[in-house]
This record gives sequence, C-alpha cells and structure tokens, in this order.
Amino acid sequence: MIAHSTSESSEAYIALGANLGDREQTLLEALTLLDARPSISVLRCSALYETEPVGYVDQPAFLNMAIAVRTSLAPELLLTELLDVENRLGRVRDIRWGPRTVDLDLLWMYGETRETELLQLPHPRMGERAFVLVPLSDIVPQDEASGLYTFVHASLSVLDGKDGIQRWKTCNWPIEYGHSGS
Ligand SMILES: Nc1ncnc2c1ncn2[C@@H]1O[C@H](COP(=O)(O)OP(=O)(O)OP(=O)(O)O)[C@@H](O)[C@H]1O
Ligand SMILES: Nc1nc2c(c(=O)[nH]1)N=C(CO)CN2
Repeated sequence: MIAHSTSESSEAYIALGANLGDREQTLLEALTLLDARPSISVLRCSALYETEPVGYVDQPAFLNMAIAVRTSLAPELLLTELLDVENRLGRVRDIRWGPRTVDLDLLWMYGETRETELLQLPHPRMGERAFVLVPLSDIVPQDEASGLYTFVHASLSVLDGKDGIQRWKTCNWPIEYGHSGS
C-alpha cells in the first residue's frame, strides 16, 4: 500500500523579538520549541539584530530576528503555536508594545491572507518596521514567488529609522548543541 501524503505545506515568515532577560537564549529556545512541533520545520534564520525600541520607547533595546518555516498548519493554527511558544517562554502581557520576554509575529504565509479579529495576515505593520524588514531581507530569496522580496526591498528603500538597527550576531541554526554561544 503506498501512503499518499495529502498534507499541503507552505512557507511562512515569522518575526521574533525579545528585550527582557537573556534575549539571545530566549530567541534560540523559541526556534527550538517551534522546530520541535511535528508540523513546523525551521528552514532559515536571519542574523540577530540589536534594535532601538519603536513606539513605546521607555524600555530596553530589543534583539530582533526573522525566520522562514515550512508548515502544514493553517495560519490560525500556526498563530496558536506562536502564542503557545510565547506562553511557554514566560511572556507576560501587560503594557501594549511594552517590554516582553519574547514576541512572535506571523508576518507572511505563501498564498494566505486573513483579516479577522484573531489574525491579520500579512502582518499589518511589517512594512513600516525596520526591525522586521532588515532581518527579513536576510532570508527572503529573490525568486520568492509571492512578491515578498519586492515588498521587503521596496519598503526598506522608502523607510527611515534604519540607523536604529545594529547587526549583533549570526544565527547558528540548527544550533550546534554543546557549544556555548561564542
Ligand atoms: N499576524 C499576527 N501575528 C501575531 N499576532 C497576531 C497577528 N494577527 C493578529 N494577532 C493577534 O495580536 C494579538 C496581540 O499580539 P501582541 O500583544 O504580541 O502585539 P504586539 O506584537 O506587541 O504588537 P504588534 O501586533 O504591533 O507587533 C495576539 O494575541 C494575536 O492574537
Ligand atoms: N525595536 C523594536 N521595537 C518594538 C518591537 C520590536 O520587536 N523591536 N516590538 C513592538 C511590538 O510588537 C514595539 N516596538
């Protein structure tokens, strides 16, 4: 009997940010937790960037990054996984746009758009955020079929505030277990 896989899978792009605690360790734990889910594979990660807080500025600097994942989940279920990873890493929601242990935002998913209370996809503010677009430009290939490459580079070309973004470290994914971060 030949097993037929019926599950379609899609590429999705996720932005991660952290500005409390051990920011780098938290971000790498988030990647590990996501990749451990049977229906999610982390394909690529951007470098890590240290970024000045935008919006609510009276808070510590962030570490931001972006990742590409392959998933068989519908966008709503992928979002649930992101919120679950935030909770498992101890995110406490108090001040909107305030400091957070970790934040995972679903930016873009190939062939999927949503406009509901629960989920807006593509993320409605991704085009105005250098702390999202700069990491994303590390991992979106030029031949990406959905137009994301053009969107990212066109948005970056008209955006100021890129000076608040400093490259901090490359992301070693998959993490070489047993080696402490250099
Ligand atoms: N594309 C999306 N990615 C992540 N969360 C989303 C998305 N669309 C809607 N949401 C909803 O937004 C809610 C608030 O998210 P959160 O408190 O992390 O906002 P934020 O990340 O601080 O601000 P911003 O949304 O401007 O990045 C989440 O509980 C989630 O249900
Ligand atoms: N530099 C930076 N600023 C922010 C960030 C973030 O991730 N990085 N996230 C916010 C709410 O999502 C608000 N402001």
